[in-house]
Amino acid sequence: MSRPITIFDTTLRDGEQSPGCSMNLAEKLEMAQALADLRVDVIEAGFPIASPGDFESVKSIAETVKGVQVCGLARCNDKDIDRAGEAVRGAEHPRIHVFLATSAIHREFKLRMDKAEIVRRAVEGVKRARNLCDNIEFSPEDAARTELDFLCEVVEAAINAGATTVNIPDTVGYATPTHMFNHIKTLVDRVPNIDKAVISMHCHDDLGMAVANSLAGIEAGAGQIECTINGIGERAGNCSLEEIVMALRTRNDYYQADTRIDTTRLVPTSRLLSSITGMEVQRNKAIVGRNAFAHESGIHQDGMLKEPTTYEIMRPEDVGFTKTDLVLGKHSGRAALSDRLKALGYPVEGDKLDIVFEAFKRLADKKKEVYDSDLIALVDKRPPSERDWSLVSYDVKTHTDEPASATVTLRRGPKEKGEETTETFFGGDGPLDALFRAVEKVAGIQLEVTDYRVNSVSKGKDAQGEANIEAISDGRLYRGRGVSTDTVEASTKAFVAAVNSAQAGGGPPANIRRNAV
Ligand SMILES: CC(=O)SCCNC(=O)CCNC(=O)[C@H](O)C(C)(C)COP(=O)(O)OP(=O)(O)OC[C@H]1O[C@@H](n2cnc3c(N)ncnc32)[C@H](O)[C@@H]1OP(=O)(O)O
Ligand SMILES: CC(C)C(=O)C(=O)O
Repeated sequence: MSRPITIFDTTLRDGEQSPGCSMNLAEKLEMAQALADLRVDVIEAGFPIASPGDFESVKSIAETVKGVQVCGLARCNDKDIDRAGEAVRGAEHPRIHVFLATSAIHREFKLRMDKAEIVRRAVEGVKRARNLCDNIEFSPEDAARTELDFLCEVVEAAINAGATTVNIPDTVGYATPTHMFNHIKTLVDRVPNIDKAVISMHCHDDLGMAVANSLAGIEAGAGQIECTINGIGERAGNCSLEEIVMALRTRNDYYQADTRIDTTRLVPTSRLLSSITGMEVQRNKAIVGRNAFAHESGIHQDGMLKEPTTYEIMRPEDVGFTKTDLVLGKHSGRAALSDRLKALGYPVEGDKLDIVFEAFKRLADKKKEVYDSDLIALVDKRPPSERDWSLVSYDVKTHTDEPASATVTLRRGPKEKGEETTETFFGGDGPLDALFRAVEKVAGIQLEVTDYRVNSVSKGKDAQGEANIEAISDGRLYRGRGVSTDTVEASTKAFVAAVNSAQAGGGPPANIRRNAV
């Protein structure tokens, strides 16, 4: 018999605190729906008091994403709690998450409160939240560094005040598995009303132990795990959802605990997040990395051919990798394309299928073999809005020891109705600089590129290149992504996408990237 473990996904809150991972409203809604389809139990959609944009995203997710609990974060003060309550009110299953740090370091230097004040504020906060909603989570922030006697006192008081979940964060990723096991076991053994609440783990990965520490908490009796897709989050990140879920599923013999997650959606959800944030996972990342199921050496390949379980503890198809990667060619039709996309976790129909089909045919003319990764790159593209620019054509000239020049034609709006504009820029510092400057001339905007990366999205000499650009405009950070078999074209498309985001406005302040290049 497996004990059910609640998966509390905080990709849109703690994950978004990852430098370079801010998302706009449309992206958050898309991600929230993907998380609901993945069957997470709780989505922490944001920190409503942080900004009007955060409030709007939590509210929109609460109102539109169904079949899942939607949670908003609040500090222990009236304004934060009321704002969080207002944001999640429209949800099918709302939750408010109130936090207050309890460790000596945070009490003394950050909050400047003594122990009695902390307990009083925690109780008041939970009670206020409980008046707005029945489902209340309380987190003693930096619990892993909090004296155990005091932690027990706060947790008991929070449960008496109405907390239904008590989350035990290792805020700074300081704990080890034994440390975390002892913390949770102490709460289970010493807090008299602990059975009135679910104990939750929230582990950070500063020492690379977030997943191990979360598992140790489960062994000691925790019933909820807070985690994020691809392990994104503040600093080194949070417990990775795909890793903890597959650890519980694969080692069910040991933990006898499991989640509701549809594991076949792990890879598509991971890819969706990467495409939204521009932050790729490393190739050797457990579960979702491109090499996670690749067997290179002869002895391993021999074993795999004889019996896959010799070297594989999970089946790639169980986490959403497809068995056959080579799929379609230029003679394939809509039915095969739509069938393949559905198997990859992208049910595309109607007008959107027509758009993707047209792009697929264009790609199949250029590329002999169209892989799953090529298809995913095609559907990840968002359809242009009325005000968006798109690249129609470009011409670039470059010679050794001579400045480059480029001419671009962009169209504003949809293909049938949009107006085209052409501009030329002479004197670029290389072909891409010339192209980007020409795009700026057309769009009437200037961007400072702070990060630029190109990588291949599929296999072979004719693989598609994916370019990702981060750029600053007016003190705010914007991203753009472009895909093509030609890397110059992919880069220009990525720059045009960044221009579109910048013209839409509302990017995060550029200075939040403390380690920016
Ligand atoms: C561990 C975590 O991940 S917690 C979540 C962290 N996430 C974020 O901070 C992202 C969003 N944050 C923000 O947008 C801003 O920090 C805001 C809007 C929340 C607050 O902004 P400001 O009012 O300018 O405060 P600022 O960020 O400078 O400082 C935080 C204040 O909250 C207080 N505080 C921190 N945690 C808590 C808490 N749990 N309960 C009550 N007060 C708290 C601090 O002591 C400090 O108060 P002080 O100004 O009286 O010293
Ligand atoms: C708000 C809390 C749960 C948090 O993010 C942390 O302590 O890391």
